[in-house]
Amino acid sequence: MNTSTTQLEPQALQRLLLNRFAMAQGTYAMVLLLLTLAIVTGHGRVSLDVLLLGAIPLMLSQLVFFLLLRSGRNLRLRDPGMIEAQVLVALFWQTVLLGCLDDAARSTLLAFYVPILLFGLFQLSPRAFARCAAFAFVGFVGLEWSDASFQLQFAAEPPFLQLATLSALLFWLGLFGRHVNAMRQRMRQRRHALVAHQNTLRGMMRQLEDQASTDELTGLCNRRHFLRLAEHELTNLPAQAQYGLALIDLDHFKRINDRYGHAAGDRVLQTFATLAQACLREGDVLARYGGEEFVLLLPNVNLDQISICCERLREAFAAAEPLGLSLGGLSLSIGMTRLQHGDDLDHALQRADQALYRAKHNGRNRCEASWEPSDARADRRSASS
Ligand SMILES: Nc1nc2c(ncn2[C@@H]2O[C@H](COP(=O)(O)OP(=O)(O)OP(=O)(O)O)[C@@H](O)[C@H]2O)c(=O)[nH]1
Repeated sequence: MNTSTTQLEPQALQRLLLNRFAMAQGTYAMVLLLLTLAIVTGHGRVSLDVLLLGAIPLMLSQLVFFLLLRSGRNLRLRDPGMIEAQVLVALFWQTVLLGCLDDAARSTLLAFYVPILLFGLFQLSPRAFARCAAFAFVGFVGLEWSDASFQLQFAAEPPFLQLATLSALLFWLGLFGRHVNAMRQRMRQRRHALVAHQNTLRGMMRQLEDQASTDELTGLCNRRHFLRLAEHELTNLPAQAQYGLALIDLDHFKRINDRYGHAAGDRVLQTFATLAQACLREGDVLARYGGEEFVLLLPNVNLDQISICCERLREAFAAAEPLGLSLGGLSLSIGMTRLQHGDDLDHALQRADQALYRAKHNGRNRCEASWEPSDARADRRSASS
């Protein structure tokens, strides 16, 4: 079966098959017209009435194909295009119709074996094509033989030239078909190689994107990615919606590094990232903002929920015991604010930073909030006094 057609969606495939069927009907119409012309010009061995009568079973055979295509029953077949069947039926009618002509017209219309076989050349397997070519040849020999047997054709010579021409045509078509098939095979291999290449590149791109947006140590998204994401969320924030924004800073982190070493500090950062993610909902975004500072975006929350969530993080970290380390007294400070429609991200981050500063100033291990711009202004005033 032809793989290029079977890869299509059923609807697209049916459209293609119906178009192809319409093309075949055009070819039938052309042959019938030429036949009429041959009969009218005195090359027929039957009258026009017989030809018209003979066209009825021909049309009925095409109706069967049409109904199969229209009803979609062809899709249940191994070859939904019914190409081999259509080619064999067309070859049969071509031979029958040639039987209605005298020698001269027959030689001319012999050429119509070519478009019929070409119809299958690009779609059929080499074996199926060889079957069709053999059917055409045997059919034509049978026609000539029955003519000779029933002495309908009073040719002085057996139709060597016609048979030789037909053999040459079929042989050439066979060779051409093999060539086309080999080319298609090569193109298919190249396409597969290209697709494989494309997939590798896509994978690498994804990896690069991940690397560019992820913090290597904690696996959280990094500052750049967070800011892009938060900016996007803020731009699309509906008028009534409210997001929570929090800056989280681990307390006295320098001491941990100094006392237990940088590797221990790293492990504490990783521990925080893991436990914080376990405390958050699916849509919440936690990112490493830099050093021992993290940033949190909480979609669709009220002020109480922001506070509760941040308290939960604070308590969870206070109870944490990073694997293999007995540090004791881990704590963090959090500055919270909210994001509303029309807010500016930089201003919101400044508010959260002011609140964080207050949390540090008031003794650490606590959550403080600057919900409104006025809170942040008050924070700045008290910081400078
Ligand atoms: N282990 C480790 N340490 C880091 C990393 N990034 C930054 N640090 C350290 O984090 C420490 C931050 O120290 P400070 O800014 O003084 O803050 P702090 O000691 O936590 O004090 P407060 O924030 O005021 O409580 C510095 O010693 C940095 O070297 C990291 O990736 N791994």
